[in-house]
This record gives sequence, C-alpha cells and structure tokens, in this order.
Amino acid sequence: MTIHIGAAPGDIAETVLMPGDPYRAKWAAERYLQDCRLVNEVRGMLGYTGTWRGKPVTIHGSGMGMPSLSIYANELIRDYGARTLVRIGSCGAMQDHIELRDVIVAMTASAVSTPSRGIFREMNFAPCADWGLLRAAVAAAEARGARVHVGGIHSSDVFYDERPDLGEQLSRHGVLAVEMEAAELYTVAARHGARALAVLTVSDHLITHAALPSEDRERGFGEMVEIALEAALGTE
Ligand SMILES: O=P(O)(O)O[C@H]1O[C@H](CO)[C@@H](O)[C@H]1O
Ligand SMILES: O=c1cc[nH]c(=O)[nH]1
Repeated sequence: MTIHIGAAPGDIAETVLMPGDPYRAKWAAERYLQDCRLVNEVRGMLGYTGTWRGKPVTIHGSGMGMPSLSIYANELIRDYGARTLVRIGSCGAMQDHIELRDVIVAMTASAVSTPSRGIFREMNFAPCADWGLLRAAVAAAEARGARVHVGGIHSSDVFYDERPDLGEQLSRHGVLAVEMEAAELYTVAARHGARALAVLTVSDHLITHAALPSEDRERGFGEMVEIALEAALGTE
C-alpha cells in the first residue's frame, strides 16, 4: 500500500491504462478485462486489475490535472513496478479538421508548467511519447479504420481558460488538442525509464464549441480503450 493506493503488492500489473475519470476506469475494466477485480478505492480513485487476451493489465484513474496524475504515476511506477502507462483521456480539439470522437495520439505535450518543472530550471524539457507505443497505437487505430490524428497536444493547468491568446498561438503552431495530464505522465515515465503514451478522444471542440455529454466521456470511448490495449499489450 502507498499513501494514495490501497492495492497490495503484486495487485498492480506492469501495464496500466490511466483515464482521468475513475468511473471511466470502472466502465473500461468491466467491459474489456477478464477476471477483473477492484484493487484501489482510496479517495474514490478506482483501480481495477484483470487480464486482456490473457495478459495482466490495470486500469486506474489519475484524477484531473497534472498534480493528481503525478501522484498516481509516481506511486504506480516507483512502488508497484508499473512499466507501461497509457493515458486514455478526453480532449478538446484545437484544429478545424478534427471532429468530435476523433482519436488523438500524442507525440509530445506542451505545457506552461508541470509538477516536474522545478527539476529542469532554465531548460524547457520536451515531454515525448514512447516511440514503440506510439507506433503500435497508430497501427492499431489505422487497422480499425479510426479517424486518428498524430501530433503535439497541450497539457493545460486549467479547464476554464482565461488566456485564449495562448491557445491561438498553439493552434497556429499545429497543436492538435488540449487536455490536462500527458506532459507530466511523459516526464515522470521518462525519469523512471518507463514507457508512456496518451491516446485521447475528442470530447469537445474549441473552435466550433461542439461538445459531448458527460455520460459519453465516461462510457462512450471504447475505440480509444481498444487502441490503448492493443498498443500496450498487443505487441509484447
Ligand atoms: O477525460 P479525462 O481523462 O479526465 O481528461 C480530460 O478531462 C478532464 C477535464 O474535463 C481533464 O482531466 C482532461 O485532461
Ligand atoms: O482538458 C480538456 C479536456 C477536454 N476539453 C477541453 O477543452 N479541455
């Protein structure tokens, strides 16, 4: 057990899928895993471990925002031995050609700051995805005919953005979408020699203001989960 995870040693698989929403973790675990059991519910941050195609996998919530994700990623890697962490999240599209429910695979994540920012002092560290996971996720997405976009995203500290000028500059520089965790996930994973990737589903559009309801954000993103499972486990 750690401060924030009640799982016993050995209860967490080396491969962990991490949605922000703990109820998306429950939905995905019950839908996709065999022999799935609850391994954590401290603070309501649900985590489940089971198997997918016979391979062990944990699906564990990260909470919203990088400080929350950072706690879980650190404990999962350092205390439970997680080696592959794939975020399965929602995001807001920042380009005209992207549509609701499209899948985004994040090569890199720009951020004003991350909980790891202090380590780098004057350096602007560039958090990046694990290449093998990224390649496998894109292959899985293309094989199923998903509408998939691969590129940079923005990991924001805020959902309600008071700096539209910043988003405009990022859109202008080709950033595909905004979410709130990937930059710290990539940074923590890199620090500990683990593999990380974010596979996201577009839940709302910052240009058109189209948006999906919260029920879809909890239970409507099966394609993303399947792509993440295939990327993390299908190639091992
Ligand atoms: O759907 P999840 O994975 O929570 O991700 C996105 O949704 C939350 C904001 O509504 C933030 O956590 C953001 O990153
Ligand atoms: O962080 C997020 C997630 C979805 N949509 C947004 O606009 N921001």
